[in-house]
Amino acid sequence: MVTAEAPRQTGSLRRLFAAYFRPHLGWFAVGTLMALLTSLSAMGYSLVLKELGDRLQANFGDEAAAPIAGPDWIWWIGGAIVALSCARALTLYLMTVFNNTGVQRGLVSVQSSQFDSLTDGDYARVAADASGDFVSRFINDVNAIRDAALRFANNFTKSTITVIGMFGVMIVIDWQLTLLLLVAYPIAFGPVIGLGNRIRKRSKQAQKQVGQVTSLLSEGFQSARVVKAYGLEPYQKSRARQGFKERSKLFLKVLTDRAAVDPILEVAGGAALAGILGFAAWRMSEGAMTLGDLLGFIAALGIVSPELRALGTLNAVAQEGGAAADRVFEIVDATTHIADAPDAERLTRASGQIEFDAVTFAYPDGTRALNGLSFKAAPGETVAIVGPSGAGKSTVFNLLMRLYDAETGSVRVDGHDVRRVIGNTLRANIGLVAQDSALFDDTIQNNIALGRLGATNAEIEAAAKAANAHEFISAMPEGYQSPAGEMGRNLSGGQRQRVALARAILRGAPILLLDEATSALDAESEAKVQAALAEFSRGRTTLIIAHRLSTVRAADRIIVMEDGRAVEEGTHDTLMASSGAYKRLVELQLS
Ligand SMILES: Nc1ncnc2c1ncn2[C@@H]1O[C@H](COP(=O)(O)OP(=O)(O)OP(=O)(O)O)[C@@H](O)[C@H]1O
Repeated sequence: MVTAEAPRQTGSLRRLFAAYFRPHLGWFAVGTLMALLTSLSAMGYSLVLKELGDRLQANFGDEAAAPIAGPDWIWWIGGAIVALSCARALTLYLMTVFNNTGVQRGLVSVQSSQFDSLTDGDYARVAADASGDFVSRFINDVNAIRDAALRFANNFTKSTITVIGMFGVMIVIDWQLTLLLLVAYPIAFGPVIGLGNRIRKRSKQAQKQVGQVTSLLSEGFQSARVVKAYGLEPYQKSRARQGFKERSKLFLKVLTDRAAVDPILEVAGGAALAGILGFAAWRMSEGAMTLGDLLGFIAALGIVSPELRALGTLNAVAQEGGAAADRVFEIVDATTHIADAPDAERLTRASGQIEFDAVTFAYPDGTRALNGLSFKAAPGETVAIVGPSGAGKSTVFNLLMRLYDAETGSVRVDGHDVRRVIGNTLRANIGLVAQDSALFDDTIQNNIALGRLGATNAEIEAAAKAANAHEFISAMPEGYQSPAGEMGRNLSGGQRQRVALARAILRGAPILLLDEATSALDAESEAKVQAALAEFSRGRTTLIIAHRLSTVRAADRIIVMEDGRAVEEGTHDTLMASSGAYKRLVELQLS
C-alpha cells in the first residue's frame, strides 16, 4: 500500500539532493555518462550474441557450410564480445568511482551542516537531548543516506537507461515476446512498493533506537569507575543487553522486510523466464523466431533482470534514506530562538557592570529556576553568589552569557540588554570557569590557548603560572605538549580546574565567572589560586559561585539566593551580624 507519507519521503530526498549534492553535480554527470556507456556496451553485447546465433544457425542449418572453426566472423564476433565486456567493466568502474566521489563530498556537506546548526543553534537544544542521539545522527543516519545516494547514483541512471535500451533491443528482436514480458514484470512491483513504505517507518524507529544504544554505551564507559565501585556490572550488563535486544528486534524487522523484496522479484523473474522460453519454443517451431533471436533475447533478459531488480529494491533503500534525510532536516531546520536581533549592537570592551532586573526564568522542560531575581555588580567588583543547591546560581551565569533568555525582566551588561547585543561580542567580554572544566582531547597548551586564539607561548605560560598550573604541567613528560585526554581524563580534577582557570585568565575578559572553579583544589592550591585570582580580578567584575563559604569570604559583596531570588545581600561581616540565611549556611558548614 502506498501511504500519503511516500511523497514526503521523496520530497526530503529531493531537498537533500538540492541542498548538498547538487554542488557536486559534475561528478555525477561524468558518472551518468559512464552509466550510459555501460548500458550501450550491454546493448551491443546482446546484439552481437543475436548476430552470433543467426550466423551459427545459418552455418549449421546448411549441411554444405564450412566447419565451425573455419569462418573469419567467429574471430570477429569473439573479439567484439571481449571488447564490449572490457568497455562495460571499465565504464562500470569509472561510474562507481565518480559517483562515490560525488556522494562522499555531498555527505561531508550534510554532516557539516548538521554540526554547524547544532553548534550555532540554541544551547538548550544540545543540553536537552542525550549525546548518543546526536552521535547516531552523524554516523547511522549518514550511513543510510550514503546507501541511498550511492544506489541512486549508481543504479538509477544505469538501470533506467539499461532497461529502456534493452527493451528497445528486445522489441527489435521480437516485439510480441517483449509485450509478454512487459505484462509479466509490473505485477511484481506492487508488493515491492508496499514493502518500501513499511521499511521506511521501521527504519526511522530503528535509527532512533540506535541513538539510545549509543547513549547507553557512552554513558556506560564514561562511568566505568562508578560501575566498578558500586558493583553495578550486572545492572549495566542487563541494561546494555536490553538495548542490544531491542535494537536487534527492530533491525530484524527491517531486514526481514528488505529480504522479502528479492524473492518476490526472483519468483516474478523465474515465472517470466519460463513463460518466455515456452513462448519462444512455440514461435521457433512456427519459424517466426530464429536461434539468434532467442540468444539475443535471453542475453538481453539476463542483463535487464538485475537492473529491474535493482530498480525494484531502490524504493526500499530510498525510504530508509528518506527517513534519515527527515532526521537531518529536523536538525538543520530547527528554529534558533537565541539569535542576534537584526539591529543588535556590538558590545565593545565592557567596563563590566552587570544588572539583573526582576528576572524570571524556567528551563524548556518547565523547571522554574529564577523567580524575580534582582542584583547589580559594579565594574571591578567581586560578588559571590551563595545558596542551597538548586537555588538558581548557575542559571544566573547561563542567562548572563545569554545561553537562554529571561521570561520577564532583563539582564544587562554595561546598561545594554543582553538580547540587544551581538552574542559573540557579549561572550568575548566573559571568561567562564565552570564545574565541568571542559578540556578537549588536545595538548594542554592548546587547551589553554582556546581562551584567546592567537596568544603567544609566553602569554600561555604566564596564564598557567597565575593559575598555579605551570609547575605540574612542566613536570609532565611532554610538558605543555602533553595530551589532556578525552574530557581531560589524563589530569586530576584539581589539575583540570587549574588548566581551565589558566584559559580564563588568558582570555583577559572584563567579566570573570567562576562556578565552583576551585572546588577540586586542596587547601594549599586553593589559597595560591585565590591569591592569583585576587590579583587577576583586579579591575574585572567577578562573579563567584562556591559552596565552600571560606572561598567567598573575601568577596566585596555576597548575594544569598533561595528559590530563584536574592534573599540577602552584604559583606561577610554584615551578613554574619544580621543572623539571616547566610549565617545559617555558615553555621551549617562549620558544624
Ligand atoms: N538544563 C536544565 N534543564 C532543566 N532544568 C534545569 C537545567 N539546569 C538546571 N535546572 C534546574 O533549575 C534549577 C536551578 O538550577 P541551578 O543549576 O541554577 O542551581 P544551582 O543553585 O546552581 O545548584 P547547584 O549549587 O547544585 O549547582 C534547579 O531546579 C535545576 O534542577
